[in-house]
Amino acid sequence: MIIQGTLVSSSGTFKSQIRVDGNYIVEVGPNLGQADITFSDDCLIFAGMGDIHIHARDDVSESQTYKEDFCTAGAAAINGGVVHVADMPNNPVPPITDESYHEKARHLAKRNPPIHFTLYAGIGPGTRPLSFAVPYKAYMGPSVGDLFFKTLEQLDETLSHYRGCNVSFHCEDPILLDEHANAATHEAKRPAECEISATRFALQMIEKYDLKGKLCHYSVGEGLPLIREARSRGVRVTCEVTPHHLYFDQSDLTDENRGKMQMNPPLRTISDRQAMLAALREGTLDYLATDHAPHTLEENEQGISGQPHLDTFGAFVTWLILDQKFTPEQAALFCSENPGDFVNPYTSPKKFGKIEPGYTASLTVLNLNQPVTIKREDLKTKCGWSPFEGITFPGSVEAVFIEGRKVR
Ligand SMILES: O=C1C[C@@H](C(=O)O)NC(=O)N1
Repeated sequence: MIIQGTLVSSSGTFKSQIRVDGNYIVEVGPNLGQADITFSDDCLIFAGMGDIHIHARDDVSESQTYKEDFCTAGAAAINGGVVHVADMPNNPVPPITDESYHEKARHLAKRNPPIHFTLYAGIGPGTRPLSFAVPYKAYMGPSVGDLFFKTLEQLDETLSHYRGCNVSFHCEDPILLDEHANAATHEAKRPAECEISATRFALQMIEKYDLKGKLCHYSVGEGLPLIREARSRGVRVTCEVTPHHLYFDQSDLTDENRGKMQMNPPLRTISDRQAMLAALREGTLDYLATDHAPHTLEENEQGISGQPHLDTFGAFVTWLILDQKFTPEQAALFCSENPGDFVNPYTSPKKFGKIEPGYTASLTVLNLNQPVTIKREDLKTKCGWSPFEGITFPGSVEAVFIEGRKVR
């Protein structure tokens, strides 16, 4: 099969063709032959986009599958133009911290092709690395689920066993969270200082144990200089940012939408939001990662934290490009290439993130001239709502290919 159109990578945008054989890209160039599928000039062809922070909530206990499962998360991902995801370990009961649960979850995730699921393993008090390579996740303080540390000393001791591993951090300091527990609002209960203090500690841990570190859902401007400084000294740290911390801030909160707008870490100030947009543009933030956290709307209204975002991933990227003036090349970096680099050590023989021979033939095609208004009936997530309902994005997902097959 030959696909033709405007191809985007971090190094440039050019008209070209892609030859696909089976599951893989075998050739890329301008004159490969008669195209089987041609995309118009309104469309941009990206290497398949990846969301490396989601909560699919599927496990053998099935205790959370009324909110989402691997199958509905996969359908929502395809709907949003996402071809691979990395799933968090905190929600299954028990959390996925050992080999047998990780293997069982991998087995469940495989029943639902074609989306590729990379599964994190959790780090909790007293856990140890698995015998096979996985990315790890450490919750510094309580969020949703029972996997977290009550003190940072306990985290330090546990991490001493994970030297050299790939560890992602949920950065909220448990002691400071405790100190603010009686504050009036969700935002005041989890203030910026919790994240800043946790950032300092995570960076120390990454350096001390030579981790390949990642800071999840970054949201505070004041923490960014700490990250830049650590990187300038060669500390191996990358960072995620969510659609909600780029699009919403505390000025969007009303009495009516509080439940829908609750997540950990919470919405911050306008200046934090602007700092996140600037940091994504200049590369301090490396991944658009949604923290897709589906709960029923009733649960959100009763105070549980998290927003679903997979269905709207691609449309949101068109907002970044067209309204926020990100270049398509920047989007290719934080939606395709960097997420690919993150998961590729765990996905062999599949390889994500680039439109090059040898890579998996998974592609995300965005139409920059086809606005979309987000409507509940178009969503595939089982929780059935989106914080973007009623909002019109300037472009939409035109097509999705997964391993050589057009799936949307
Ligand atoms: O860290 C998290 C976890 C997530 C969930 O629902 O599991 N919800 C959130 O808002 N933040």
